[in-house]
Amino acid sequence: MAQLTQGAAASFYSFGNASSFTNVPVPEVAKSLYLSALQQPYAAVGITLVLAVLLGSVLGFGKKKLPPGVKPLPMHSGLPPEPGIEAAWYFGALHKKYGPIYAWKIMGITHIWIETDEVSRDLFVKRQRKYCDRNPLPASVGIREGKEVLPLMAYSETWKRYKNFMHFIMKDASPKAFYGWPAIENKRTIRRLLEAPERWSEHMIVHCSRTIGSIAWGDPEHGNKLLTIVPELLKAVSPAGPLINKLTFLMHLPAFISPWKRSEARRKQEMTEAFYEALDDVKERMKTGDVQPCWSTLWWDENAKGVDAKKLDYHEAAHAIGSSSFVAIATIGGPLHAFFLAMCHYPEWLPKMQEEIDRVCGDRLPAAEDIPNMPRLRATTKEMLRWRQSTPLGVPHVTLEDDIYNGYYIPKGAICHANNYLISREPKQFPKADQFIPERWLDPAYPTYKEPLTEFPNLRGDIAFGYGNRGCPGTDLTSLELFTLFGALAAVYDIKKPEGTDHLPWYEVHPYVITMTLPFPVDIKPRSEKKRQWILDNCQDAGWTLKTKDQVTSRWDVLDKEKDGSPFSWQGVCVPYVRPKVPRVYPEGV
Ligand code: HEM
Repeated sequence: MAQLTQGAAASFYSFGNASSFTNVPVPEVAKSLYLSALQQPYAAVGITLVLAVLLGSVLGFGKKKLPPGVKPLPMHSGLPPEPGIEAAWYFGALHKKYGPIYAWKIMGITHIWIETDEVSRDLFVKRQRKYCDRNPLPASVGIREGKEVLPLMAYSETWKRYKNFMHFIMKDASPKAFYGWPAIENKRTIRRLLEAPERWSEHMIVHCSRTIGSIAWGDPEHGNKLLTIVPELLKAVSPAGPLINKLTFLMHLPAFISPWKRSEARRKQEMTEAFYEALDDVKERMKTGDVQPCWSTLWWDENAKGVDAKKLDYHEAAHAIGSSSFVAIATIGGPLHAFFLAMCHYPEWLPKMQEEIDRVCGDRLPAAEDIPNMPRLRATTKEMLRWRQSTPLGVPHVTLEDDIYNGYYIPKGAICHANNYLISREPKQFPKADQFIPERWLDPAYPTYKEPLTEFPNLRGDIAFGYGNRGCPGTDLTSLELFTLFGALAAVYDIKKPEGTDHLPWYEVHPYVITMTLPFPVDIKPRSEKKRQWILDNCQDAGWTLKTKDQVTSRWDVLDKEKDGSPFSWQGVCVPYVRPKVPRVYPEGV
């Protein structure tokens, strides 16, 4: 995720017993696929080889003898749990039995689970050169070796050049408040909320896509391309996605009988066309002088300073910009959705934010220059990322060579997961970790308090963004986008649980690897008649993105009503929360 980067977290299911997943009659599916595939000679040879390798690894052929004094990690054996946040809870609970680091070997692949920030830093930061590869993804076969998706790329010279380019364009944009685009989109978003408050979840997603579309290509309409591409990719890299993510041996089927390979090829083609079109459009607008500042101009501009920009060819630049942009929707969408949940559960916090906003900003919306003067607003963003992580399982780091840590053997090729959910709840660091308490960053009574409050809290080095050389380059953008949009929302709206509601969701997120609170009914009203008028006077252009059927002119236009006429759910990613008939029981500490 980002964390489509997180997508890689999917991989820990990859070698599991699929029967542990609901609605999947695995043995029958597997048997019939195997039998029909056997009628194809190449497939028969391929599948037989794969099964032989799997059998060998299950029976333990090729086990390595450890050097003297080196011991194997505590080893868990068991089937994969449900995907999504449940997996973070399941693997998290096992640390009580095994300690801060343990292994789980399934079908020949070693997964390593890490419980603490300290161990994560020891491995992913201090030994980052050994721990910086990514793993293959069954439904997105080839994505690791490809040149298209930066967050999921193998460690390579190409990855290094892409990452340098990413740092270069971020460094240009960050001091310029991302060319002013978040501020423009904040106004449009609060106007849309005034007109259709019940569609708040859609407004948050659309906000993220328009903002990053503008930053990347100087036009919010390009965000539509990302809205179209992301859901399919997010599902493809999630265990809860296509069947092949559970029956991973199917990734060895040849393309002509693999529906997944065909659909991956189509998805890749569509993504490439989107990124080429957007980059070409910037070039055309540059010719006529009709272009706003954005990342793409940095690459096209012959005179732009920063040699790194020129190290990428056209295909590479299109994908470095595109694939770094699409992660900004689901990841930032996570804390934006959690904001509405927190305001309903903790109604005492909003007036405190509003007091600070009124005092510092008066009648205008919070802006980048207010950051040092608004610790409560910064604490809100910091705590939101901790309370409901966008990527609860982080993004796996794969080892490039064998290693020994505290006397334990860690093999080359192990898929290492820092459990971000758990790390964000380390009891000594975060008392009452299950609660949303922004004061923990502002009150010296809490261990997380740090001075000066003009600087702390901030998101630099926050564990939400991962570790080491694979760490997220999107921290500054996330920080500015959340600070200013949370600020804009609190400046003009009262946001609370609807009158008469006796139930709210607590930890309900969709099952994909970048998680997001499911939308639920929220009462959103202007704080006063004066505020309502202020929105009408100052936020006139709502910039609606979704189109009705007769407005559609491009293949990227996103329909206001999805195919079956139902409201926007972002292709099933933002499906509304439904109250369960039997109250849900959460594990301890959730
Ligand atoms: C709430 C917001 C975000 C969160 C929680 C987040 C989290 C993460 C995490 C956990 C990783 C993996 C780090 C690791 O492997 O240790 C990552 C990688 C990445 N993120 Fe973010 N991210 C966010 C926003 C963004 C934004 C706004 C962008 C760009 C516009 C971005 C671009 C990337 C890229 C390109 C990578 C891949 C880095 C690599 O593989 O070397 N992220 N992010």
